[in-house]
Amino acid sequence: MQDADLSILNRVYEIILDRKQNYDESSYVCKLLNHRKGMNKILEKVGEESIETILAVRNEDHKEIVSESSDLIFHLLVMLAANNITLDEIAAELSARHESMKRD
Ligand SMILES: N=c1c2ncn([C@@H]3O[C@H](COP(=O)(O)OP(=O)(O)OP(=O)(O)O)[C@@H](O)[C@H]3O)c2ncn1[C@@H]1O[C@H](COP(=O)(O)O)[C@@H](O)[C@H]1O
Repeated sequence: MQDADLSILNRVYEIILDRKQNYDESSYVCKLLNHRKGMNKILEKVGEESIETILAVRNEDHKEIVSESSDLIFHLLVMLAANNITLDEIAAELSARHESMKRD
């Protein structure tokens, strides 16, 4: 496996944006973005993956926590892209909070 770092978040987000523009029948992201339930389907998945993450933590199952957290973050990326919210906006918000809350 190639070295993994957080730039994967940007790479996956870019693919999701591409899926918004170019429909592909075999794409899971396209299925979510074009689901008959609309945004509700994406929100359902975010809720479901949140609960599965909580259960994995409750069960103290390290592997499951990593897996379910990844599902949750992926579906959050889909939710953000579907609402035209960029990762730069999230980074700016976290950065501003960090600046205003730091103590040293
Ligand atoms: N990271 C992911 C990723 N993580 C999870 N999943 C899919 O998320 C789905 C939901 O997981 P579940 O366990 O809830 O499966 P399910 O019971 O079939 O869910 P339902 O949709 O039926 O509710 C599964 O089908 C997984 O394959 C993902 N699908 C795509 N990606 C990324 O998105 C990119 C684009 O994907 P495609 O649009 O499919 O090409 C990929 O290259 C990946 O980088």
